[in-house]
Amino acid sequence: MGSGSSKESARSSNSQRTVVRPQATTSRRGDFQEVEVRPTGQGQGENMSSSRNPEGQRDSRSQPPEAGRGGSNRYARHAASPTTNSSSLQHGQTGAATSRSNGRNRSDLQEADVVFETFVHKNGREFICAVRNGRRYYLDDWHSHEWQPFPERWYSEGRIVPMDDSGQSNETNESNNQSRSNTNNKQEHDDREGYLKHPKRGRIETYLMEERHYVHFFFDRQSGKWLRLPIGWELHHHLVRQMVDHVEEALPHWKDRADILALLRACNYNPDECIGTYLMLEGDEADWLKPQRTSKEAKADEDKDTRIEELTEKLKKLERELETEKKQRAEAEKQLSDLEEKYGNISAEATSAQRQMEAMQQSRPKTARPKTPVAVKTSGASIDEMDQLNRKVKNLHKSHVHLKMDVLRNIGSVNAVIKEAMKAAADLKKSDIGSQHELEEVRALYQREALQRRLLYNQLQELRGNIRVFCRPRRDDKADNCLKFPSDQDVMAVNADGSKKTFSYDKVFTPDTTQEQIFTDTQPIITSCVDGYNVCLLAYGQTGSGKTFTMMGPENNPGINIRAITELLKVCSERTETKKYKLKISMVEIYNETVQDLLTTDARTLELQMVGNIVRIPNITEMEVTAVKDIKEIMKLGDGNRKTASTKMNSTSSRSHLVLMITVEGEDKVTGAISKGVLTLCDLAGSERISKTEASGQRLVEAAAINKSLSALGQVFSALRESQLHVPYRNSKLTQILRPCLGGDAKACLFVNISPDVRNYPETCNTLEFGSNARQVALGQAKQNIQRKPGGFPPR
Ligand SMILES: Nc1ncnc2c1ncn2[C@@H]1O[C@H](COP(=O)(O)OP(=O)(O)OP(=O)(O)O)[C@@H](O)[C@H]1O
Repeated sequence: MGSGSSKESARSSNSQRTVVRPQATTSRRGDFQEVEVRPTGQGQGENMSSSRNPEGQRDSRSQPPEAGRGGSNRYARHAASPTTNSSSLQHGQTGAATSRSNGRNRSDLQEADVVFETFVHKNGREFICAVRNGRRYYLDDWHSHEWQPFPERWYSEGRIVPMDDSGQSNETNESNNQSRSNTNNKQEHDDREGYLKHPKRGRIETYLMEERHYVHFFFDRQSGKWLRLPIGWELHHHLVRQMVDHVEEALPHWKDRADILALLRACNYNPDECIGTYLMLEGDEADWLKPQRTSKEAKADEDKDTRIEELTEKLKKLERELETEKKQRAEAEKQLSDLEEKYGNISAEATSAQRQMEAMQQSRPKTARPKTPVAVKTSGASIDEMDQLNRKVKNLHKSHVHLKMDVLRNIGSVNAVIKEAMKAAADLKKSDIGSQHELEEVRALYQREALQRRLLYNQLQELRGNIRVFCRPRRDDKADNCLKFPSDQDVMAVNADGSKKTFSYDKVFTPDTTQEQIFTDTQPIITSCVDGYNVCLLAYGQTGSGKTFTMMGPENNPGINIRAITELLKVCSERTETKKYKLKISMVEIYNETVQDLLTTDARTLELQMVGNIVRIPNITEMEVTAVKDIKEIMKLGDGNRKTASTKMNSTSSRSHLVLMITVEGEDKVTGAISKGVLTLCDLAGSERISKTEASGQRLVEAAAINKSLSALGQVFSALRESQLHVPYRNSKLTQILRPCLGGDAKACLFVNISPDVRNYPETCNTLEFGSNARQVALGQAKQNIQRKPGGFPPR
C-alpha cells in the first residue's frame, strides 16, 4: 500500500468524479441527441460561446498528456477510463456566463468547448453533465457508458452544480475551501481520497489507508529473489488452506476459495475478521463484493432463478390443492357424521319395529290359522283385525328389510368416505415436509446469528487484550499500609522512606473488593471456555498475599475456583437445547518439579509428554461434574490428598503450585461439531525470594524449584512479549502444563496478589514488576478448538 501504483490508481479513481474532456474527433458526434437546456440556477441556460480547444485535437487515449498540467492532466485520466465517449463533445460550446459564475480564468474559457457540471439526484447519485450548444447531456456511467440527453424530469428531481477549474463541483469546493482555510491554505488535495458508486448505497467515500499487513512471499530459486505468492499457489499452503477451510465452514454458501483468500488477505489473515466482514456486508452487498460473474455463471444463476420460480409455483399449486383437500375432508367428515346419525336413527327404528313385531307374534294365537277364514266372531280380535295386524306385520317386515339394505349400502359409502379422509390425511403429512424445510432455514438463520454474536463478543475480548493482569491487594487492618490507589488501573507502593513506585494494570482492586466483584470481572473470560477457548487464571504473589483466598477462598465465601465451575455448569445447562456438554475436572500439585495427581489416593506421580505443541498427561484422573455438589466433593478430595502429600513430603501449600484443570467438551446437536475448551486455574507457590544464606536442606531445594518454575514463567512471558521464535516452555513442569493456555491461541488472566504491609515493600514491588512485564505480553489471537464431525454440518 502506498506505492506509486496504488497512489496512481487512487488518483485515477478520484479523478473519475470530475473529469471529462473533449477529445479530438468528430466521428462520435452522432452520440448526442440535441436537447434544449433549461435554466437551473447558477449560469445555466445562458448563451454558450464557442471556441475550439487546441488540446482537443490529440487523442488522449493513445497519448496521455503529462502529469501536472492542471486541467489537461485530469482529462487524460478520464480518457483512459472505459466510460469515455466524450470525444463527441469536442466541438461543443461554453457558456461565458456559466464560466464566469464558476470563477474560471477568462483565457481558459475561450479554450473550453463544453461546460461541465455535476447533477446531484435526490436519491444521492451523482452524474457528470456537460452543456454544449445550449444542450445538456449526462454521462451514463452506470449502464450504457455513453453520453445521454439530460432527462426533462430530472430538473425537478435534483440539482445541478457547476464545476470549477479543478473539476470539482462548486458546492464541494465551498466546503473544502472552508476546511482548507481552517488548516492550511497551501495544503494540496489529498489524492488518497476517492469514492465509488454502489448500486444501493449510492456514493461511498473511500480513503486509501496505509496499513501494516502480512504479505506471503516465496523464495524463487531461479531468480534468487523472494516473490509474492500468487493466490493459486497460496491456496495450497497448509496454514492458508486451514484458514480458508475455517471461513468456508462458517459460511458454507460462499464457495469461491480464491475470493475467500482475497478477503482473508485484506483482513490480514484473520479468519474471524474475514467472516465478520462478510456477515456485516451480507446480502446484496456481499454479492457486490464478489468479482463479476462469467456468462456461464450468470446462465446458471438464471436457470436457478427459473427453477426457484417453478418450484414456488408448484408449491403454491400444492398449497391450493391442500386447501381443496382440506375442504373435501371437512365435507366428508360432515357427511360421515350425518350418515352415522342417520344410521343411528334407522337402527333405533329397526329395533323398535323388531320389538313391535315380536310383541305382535306373541299376541297371535298359538294354533295354526284356518286356511279358509271362518266368519266366526271370536270373543277376542275379529278376523279383519287379525288380517290388518298381519298386513301391518308384513309391512313392518318389509320396511325392516329395506332398512337393513339401506344401512348396508350406507356403510359402503361411509367406508369410501373414511378411505378418502385417510388419503387426505396422508397428503397433509406430505405437505408437512415443506414446513420442515422452512424450519431448517430458520435454524440456519439462527446458527448464523449465534455465530455473529459470539464473534463480536470474542472480538471485544481480543480488543481488550487476551492477557489481562489484575492487581488484588490483601486486606490487612493491622499492618502499616504502603499502598495507594490513584485510579482503578493504577497502584502506588510507598516505602517507609517516602520513595514510591506506580504500576498500571487492566484493573486494580482495593482491599475492600469482594469475592463476587472479583469473579464478575473474570466471568466473561471464564465462560468463553464453553465456546472452545483455552483459558487460564493464575494467582501470583508472595506467601500470605491472598492467592489461595482469591482462587479457592473460604467455604462460606468461595473464590474463583468454585464460582467458575458453578458458572460453567450454569452456562452449559442454559445451552442444552443446542449442545450437549461434559465437564471434567483434574487437579495436580507441582512440588519440587514433580507433578502429583490429587484426585487419587495412591499419591500418583505423573509424567508429562510433549508432542509438538501439545502437552499430554497420561494416567491423570479426570472426574466428571454434573452438579454443584460434585464440585465441593472433588475439592475436598483434592485438598485432603494435598495435605497428606505435603505431610509426607514435609512441604507446605505455599511451597507448591496447585493446578486445577476443567475440560469443557461440547457437541453441537445440530452440526455435530465438537468444541473443547480447558479452563486452568492455578494457585502459584509464594514468589518471595529466599536468600540462599537463610535456606538450607529441603528449604533450599524447594526454593530452587520454585525459583526455577517462576523464573521459567517469567521467561515465557518475556519471550511472548518480544515475539521470540523460541518460547522456553520446557524449562519447568509448570510452564509445560500451562503451555496450552499461554500459547498464541488462549486467553489468560493473571492476578497479582500483594500485601499492603510496608515491611513487605520490596517483595510487593517485585510482584508488581512481574505483573507489569506480563501485561505487555501479546498472546496473539485466541482460537476456538472446534472439530467438525465427519459428514456433519459446519460448526456454529
Ligand atoms: N482480600 C482478603 N480479604 C480478607 N482476608 C484475606 C484476603 N486475602 C487474604 N486474606 C487472608 O489472609 C490470609 C493469607 O491468605 P492466603 O492463604 O490466601 O495467602 P496465600 O498467598 O495463598 O499464601 P500461601 O502462599 O501461603 O498459600 C488468609 O487467612 C486469608 O483468609
